[in-house]
Amino acid sequence: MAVLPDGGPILVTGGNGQLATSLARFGGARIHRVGRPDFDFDRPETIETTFRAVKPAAVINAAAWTAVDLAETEQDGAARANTDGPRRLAELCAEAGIPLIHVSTDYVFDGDKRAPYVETDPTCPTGVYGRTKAEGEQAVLAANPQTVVLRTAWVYSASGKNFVRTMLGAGAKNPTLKVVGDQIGSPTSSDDLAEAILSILSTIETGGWKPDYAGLYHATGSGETSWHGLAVAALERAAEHGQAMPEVLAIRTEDWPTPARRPADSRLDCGKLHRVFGVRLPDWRASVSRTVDELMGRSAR
Ligand SMILES: NC(=O)C1=CN([C@@H]2O[C@H](COP(=O)(O)OP(=O)(O)OC[C@H]3O[C@@H](n4cnc5c(N)ncnc54)[C@H](OP(=O)(O)O)[C@@H]3O)[C@@H](O)[C@H]2O)C=CC1
Ligand SMILES: Cc1cn([C@H]2C[C@H](O)[C@@H](COP(=O)(O)OP(=O)(O)O[C@H]3O[C@@H](C)C(=O)[C@@H](O)[C@H]3O)O2)c(=O)[nH]c1=O
Repeated sequence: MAVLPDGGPILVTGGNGQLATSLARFGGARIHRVGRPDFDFDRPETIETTFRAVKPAAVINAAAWTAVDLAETEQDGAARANTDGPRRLAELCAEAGIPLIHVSTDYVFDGDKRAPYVETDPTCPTGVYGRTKAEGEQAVLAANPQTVVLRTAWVYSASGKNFVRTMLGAGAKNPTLKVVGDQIGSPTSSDDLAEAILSILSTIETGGWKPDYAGLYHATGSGETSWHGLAVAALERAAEHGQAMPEVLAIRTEDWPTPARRPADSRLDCGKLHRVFGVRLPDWRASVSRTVDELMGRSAR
């Protein structure tokens, strides 16, 4: 596990979310989490007030509008959280001369490449969430020269709202589940992503910022599966803890209509992250098992 060197506070936004919770779990005393209502991109004055009060040595932006379907009808709110707010945060980081680690998504791509995306591929989002996140990437990179943008995907953890927990809940109540089998990607443990971010920050702080660090990186769990594969893996692990195993039917995207179109193949090539920062996230399946063990252990107590 990466240990951060001594230093000032690391401001982590989105304080009640999955990633911020994982960062607090592994990051030690320097992690300073802020969340709504105190830090709210819908009230832009709270960005600066919080920043000046905390006087951070670095910022990790883990706040975002993550409700993919709701973003289709709440475009302004999604833009404030995913583009405008992050831009202001990056401007403050630039003024202070500190690094910003900003988190983005595989949904900046349409999924039609049919091979893992690399960082130089042009973005082509299919929905408002993906579009506002893509615009957020450009905004933070333009505003602060010391910015690392990490695109991750399919994030889950033992707390918060995520697909793995939804499947375990649904599987406990229903004998049959239907889950799309024709959308593939790379599930990412929020804990694994937090450890990767802390390792990157440790490298930056120990050796000092290098201009080559600035830019986009892909950072997902290793390996790939479909949403159906992820559901089955989580439910099979839960069954080892005594939860009834439902039948899980693989369906097609058109049989699960949603307001926002999801990418069919959003695999991300994570080679650059390894080349530049020496970081590779663990295999998705092992991390899903660990998370389900944590969840089931908790519900058994
Ligand atoms: N979850 C996923 O599957 C994926 C996430 N990502 C990205 O990873 C990052 C972290 O996501 P994750 O931890 O999973 O997300 P969560 O949804 O768990 O947490 C997001 C946090 O952002 C906060 N937030 C939402 N809107 C605002 C706003 N207007 N102002 C301030 N805070 C706000 C939420 O606050 P509150 O608790 O008050 O609602 C919440 O605490 C995000 O950038 C996301 O886009 C990328 C790929 C996949
Ligand atoms: C709940 C459920 C979903 N699905 C489908 C719908 C969708 O195509 C797919 C994923 O479901 P969700 O809507 O829960 O996941 P979604 O909100 O699309 O997840 C995304 O969140 C954002 C924040 C990201 O950045 C992405 O990387 C990705 O993790 O599974 C089923 O087929 N059966 C089900 O029972």
